[in-house]
Amino acid sequence: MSESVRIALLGCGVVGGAVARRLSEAKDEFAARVGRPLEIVGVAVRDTGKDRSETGLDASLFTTDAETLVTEADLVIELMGGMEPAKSLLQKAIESGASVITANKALLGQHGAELYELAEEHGVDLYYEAAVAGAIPLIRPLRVSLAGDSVHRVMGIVNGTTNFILDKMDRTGAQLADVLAEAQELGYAEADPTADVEGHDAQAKAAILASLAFHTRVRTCDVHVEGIMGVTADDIRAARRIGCVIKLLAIAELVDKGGSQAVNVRVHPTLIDRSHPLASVREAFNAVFVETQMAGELMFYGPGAGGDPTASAVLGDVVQAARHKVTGGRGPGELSYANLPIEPIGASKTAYFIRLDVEDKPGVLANIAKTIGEQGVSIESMRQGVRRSQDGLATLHLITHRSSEADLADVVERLKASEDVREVGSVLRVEGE
Ligand SMILES: NC(=O)C1=CN([C@@H]2O[C@H](COP(=O)(O)OP(=O)(O)OC[C@H]3O[C@@H](n4cnc5c(N)ncnc54)[C@H](O)[C@@H]3O)[C@@H](O)[C@H]2O)C=CC1
Ligand SMILES: N[C@@H](CC=O)C(=O)O
Ligand code: NA
Repeated sequence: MSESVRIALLGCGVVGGAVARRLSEAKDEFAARVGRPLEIVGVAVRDTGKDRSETGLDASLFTTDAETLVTEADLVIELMGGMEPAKSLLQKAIESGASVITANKALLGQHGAELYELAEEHGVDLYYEAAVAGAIPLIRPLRVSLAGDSVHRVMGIVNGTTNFILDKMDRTGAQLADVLAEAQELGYAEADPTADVEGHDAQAKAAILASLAFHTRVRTCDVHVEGIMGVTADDIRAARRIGCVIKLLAIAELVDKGGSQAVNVRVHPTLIDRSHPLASVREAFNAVFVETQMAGELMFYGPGAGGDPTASAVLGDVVQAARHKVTGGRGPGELSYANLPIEPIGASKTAYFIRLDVEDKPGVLANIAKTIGEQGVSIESMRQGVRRSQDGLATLHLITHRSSEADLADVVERLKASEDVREVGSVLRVEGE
């Protein structure tokens, strides 16, 4: 290998720009930490004519020829996002002997196993700390620090954009669409922000976390997902009235199936009590609880999105992979030996919050309780919200005990068919009760 560690950067947007800037600003520190200088040999962009002087890099380094660039580097950092050409470029880089660093959870959630296999075959590193929970060290703790323990649950907020939106809606009563524009301006959202609000970004992250936690290949399509598009200002107000807040949670847990184990993994808007530590996670911050057999409960908290925070995680991986290039050694490969089945969502059990508009007349509460009870679902609490004398309706807020998704779906159908019920306003899962 040459005197320096040669680095190719693919993409120079929010995160790529921050990585480029830091690599050029802190050259001496990186050289001291790695033992050799880190040299950017090229940055693949779509348009070389754009002014990128703020990165501190010479304009001659920018190229549209990513294909050639990835064959000329010891380390390739992929920050373009999307499936293609990101996947082919990473494959080509690995086949050329480069270690690769990516923040691309969408790609990893779908094709992580293929990339791991190729990296193994070519003896190079595949690092992706920035792909889940931005700056927060979470991948490395799961891959390395907790390698002697057994994880049984991972639960948390892993999408900054939706947390920013839900938090703003909760604090100001704003509409989802208005707050989304702000999250985009701040550089939190994906290039296509529907990936955030429809939960697909968190879905891919949940797949990555579940794979690492349970040594099982979990792909994005294995993760049940519900986004926040259906969460209304009314839902947020109703949650507030009962002392709760709505968060988009990613939950991956081991479940006992009568002697054998399965993985349950899902992403959905969730009601949590305001006293729960996740309730106080504001703006684009992320927080993840990891529950293990020996360490007990660990909480990881910090900035989950944004240029500089995400670049911090990318650069941690860059230094680690560069050290391996200089002194030898490799990071951990994929471990999927447990190969557990994925539990279908219909079997997963949670408590539910149901908001209903009902006829405001005697006997209705008893009828509703009976309708729900007949389905084998029991009620934890039921309280009347607003009574509206003008249309003879009252709003009811119900919380059920844990029940299966399938039973709850039947309850909702029966409530909709009941002559006492005018509308089933919202049905949200409840955690941390
Ligand atoms: N923005 C954030 O807070 C975080 C982003 N990520 C991930 O980091 C990656 C990059 O995200 P951002 O920097 O936010 O996106 P971005 O959209 O700001 O930057 C991507 C850049 O790559 C360029 N690009 C796309 N395709 C290209 C191609 N074929 N050739 C050359 N350049 C190409 C685009 O022109 C753009 O400048 C994505 O995978 C994203 O999911 C991960 C964690 C946090
Ligand atoms: N769009 C993502 C960026 C980080 O992964 C988010 O909002 O969390
Ligand atoms: Na991280």
